[in-house]
Amino acid sequence: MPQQYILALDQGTTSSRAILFDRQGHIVAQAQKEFTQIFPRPGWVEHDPLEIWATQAGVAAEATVKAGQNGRSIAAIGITNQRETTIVWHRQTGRPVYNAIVWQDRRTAAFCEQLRVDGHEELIRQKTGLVLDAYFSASKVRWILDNVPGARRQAEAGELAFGTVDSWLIWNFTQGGLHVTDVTNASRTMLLNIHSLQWDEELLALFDIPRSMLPVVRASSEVYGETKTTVFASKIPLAGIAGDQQAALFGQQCTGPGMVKNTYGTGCFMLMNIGEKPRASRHNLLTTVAWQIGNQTQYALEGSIFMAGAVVQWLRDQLGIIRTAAEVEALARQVPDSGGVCFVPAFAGLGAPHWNPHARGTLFGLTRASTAAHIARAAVEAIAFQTLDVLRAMQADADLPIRELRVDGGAAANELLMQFQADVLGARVLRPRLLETTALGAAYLAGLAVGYWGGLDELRALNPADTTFAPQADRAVIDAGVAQWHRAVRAAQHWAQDVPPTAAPA
Ligand SMILES: Nc1ncnc2c1ncn2[C@@H]1O[C@H](COP(=O)(O)OP(=O)(O)O)[C@@H](O)[C@H]1O
Ligand SMILES: O=P(O)(O)OC[C@H](O)CO
Repeated sequence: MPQQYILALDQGTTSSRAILFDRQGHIVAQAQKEFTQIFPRPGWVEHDPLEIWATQAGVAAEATVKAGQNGRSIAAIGITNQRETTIVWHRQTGRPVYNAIVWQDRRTAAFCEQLRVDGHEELIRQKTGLVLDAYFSASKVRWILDNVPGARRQAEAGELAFGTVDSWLIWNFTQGGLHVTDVTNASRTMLLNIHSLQWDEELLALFDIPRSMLPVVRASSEVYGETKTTVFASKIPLAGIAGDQQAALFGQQCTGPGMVKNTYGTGCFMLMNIGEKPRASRHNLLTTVAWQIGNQTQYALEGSIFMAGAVVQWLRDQLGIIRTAAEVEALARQVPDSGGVCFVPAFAGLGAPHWNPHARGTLFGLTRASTAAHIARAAVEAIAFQTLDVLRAMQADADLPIRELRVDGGAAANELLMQFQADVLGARVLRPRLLETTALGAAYLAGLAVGYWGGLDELRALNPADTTFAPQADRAVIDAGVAQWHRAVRAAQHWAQDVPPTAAPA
């Protein structure tokens, strides 16, 4: 049977997905399964690694069967995943020593704060491109070694393995447990030197993590190994790995410096390709590895917004003013503007570029004339305003105007949001036919490695923009709205703690 398809596995924070793509980049079949979110204490978030593996293997098989295919018709598998989430397991048994500690988990915040007080922030930023924050893997690995009985002794004896979710999946997919990761995932651990692309001895010493636990760092597009025959009867090359936001950047084909994508999901993640040099941000963005293909490495600046589509979920689940996320658009369109209502959705503090953990969600400008429609409109506008703040930081870092933003993710389906986004940015917003660019990016990386696709020129033609939103609103009106937004952001930062607004990392 000819190998007609590439299978992309997208292991996300709330669900495991598998999508089978054909040579035209069309979806042939897909399957998705949610898994358990474990909240042992306030601020702690865990996943069961075995459930991650079981759901991911399950949807891989399901998507293939739905297409009426089997493993023999799959040319390669590409893996993309929630980043930073930390798993430690026994090399001998393959059993995790503890649950996966998820990127959202804040249990190591005090430890990170202590590192800052002790003056390690600048070194970490220079070497890793990251802000000193509990978001990344290093402090989570250390927590496991310090808190799981026997773990440190076993780690020092070389008996334990650490990996982000990509490593965990590949270990389980391969006979004898291949222990690898790719540069994009490694760049989110806070242990990789993004200049040399090697694990950094000084950082390993700082976090007290034995080097023997770490996976081998590989490129994002190469054949790492092949699947054992428990999931598919035939062996399939595992040929692409990238963290989900980097995969979306590649899926959007932002392959040249200055090209930017924003993914509108639960949060928003905006990444800009900055070329082959890891330039540091001067405006509180992260510098991260975009991908490595062959010997060529590209880097990106990243701004993370914590609450985007999640605001719409809040309107649905907590306020009950809409029944589905999609209904927010019709509700918001009932009014021509927000009627002076301004919504800062800092439910979990503010991410880039403010990095203020103390800020809280705030609604300003309510009058007796305010309706659910005004609040819905202000919520949609808040997603666009937050994106503007990150984009301005990127423009300032890059020293060039951004005229085009490529968009994807569930909330990019909202036409009102996309038009308002173009108006606020004063830039064109390009939306591709297929919004599943994360999985598509993983498929591209795997397909390139096995020669399924010939090169970037071929990929560029596969998922073109099919909707362009151009700025059309009166700039003076938009500028007044932006000024009001910034007043509201300052006030939201004062609310929970009466301290000056901070630009310090959370
Ligand atoms: N039409 C819409 N308008 C605004 N937000 C939406 C719309 N449709 C979905 N969303 C939001 O998008 C998010 C889902 O997008 P998705 O890309 O699947 O996110 P994730 O991968 O983070 O789970 C949800 O938070 C949902 O509230
Ligand atoms: O799983 P997602 O889509 O919420 O993405 C999570 C990010 O990779 C976290 O850095």
